[in-house]
Amino acid sequence: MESKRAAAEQAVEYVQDGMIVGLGTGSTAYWAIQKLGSRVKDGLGIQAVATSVQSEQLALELGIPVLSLSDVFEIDLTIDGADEVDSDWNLIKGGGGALLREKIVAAASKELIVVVDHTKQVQRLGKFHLPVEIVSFGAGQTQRKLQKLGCIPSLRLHQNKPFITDNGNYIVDCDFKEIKCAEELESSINRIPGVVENGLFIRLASKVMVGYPNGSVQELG
Ligand SMILES: O=C[C@H](O)[C@H](O)[C@H](O)COP(=O)(O)O
Repeated sequence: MESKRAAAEQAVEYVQDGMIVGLGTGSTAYWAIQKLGSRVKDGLGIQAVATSVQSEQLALELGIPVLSLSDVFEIDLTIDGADEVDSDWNLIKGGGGALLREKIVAAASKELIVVVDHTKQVQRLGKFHLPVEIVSFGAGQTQRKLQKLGCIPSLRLHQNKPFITDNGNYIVDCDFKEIKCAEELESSINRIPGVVENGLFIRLASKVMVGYPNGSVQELG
């Protein structure tokens, strides 16, 4: 917890008055939102765009004004977590099921600061099963197409029922063991009818903050 908190809080130092800030999702982004909330209480004037219903609720509870992404031309800075980060700062995201909104928000941001603890750093992506958001119609067909790309897909469940995203879709977690060409795979997956988006974030991160248990943070970028 201390590693995640340290990384998240350091990222929040980049937030300046007047900015539109993208709020990530998950247990690391949680700390960034908390810190932003306390800076807002101290007078920081920002507006935010959230990547999930959960983060939006937290922001509102903390007094952070939240805008709809459609009402925003560009986001100045987004702070978000990741499930894996490789040496080129390519990411796997979506462990919490928020990957679609996270990718839309990241793509609308001038800067994406990724906040992780040191356990998320990997040589090659793929040990963490890649989350893919799919529509429920024909989910079995879509999973078979995913399998043909070389993975073992499994439908994510929550209390014995399919997990439903904020967008009303399913998540399939794909075990690729090791992802050799992440950029190619990202496109191949998204070409499957029924796939909405996948959790590979290629060349979207502009900085990575890596937190350690003693509270120190390594800043990459
Ligand atoms: O869907 C969830 C997001 O992509 C999270 O940012 C990611 O799963 C990392 O979460 P955490 O910070 O809780 O490890």
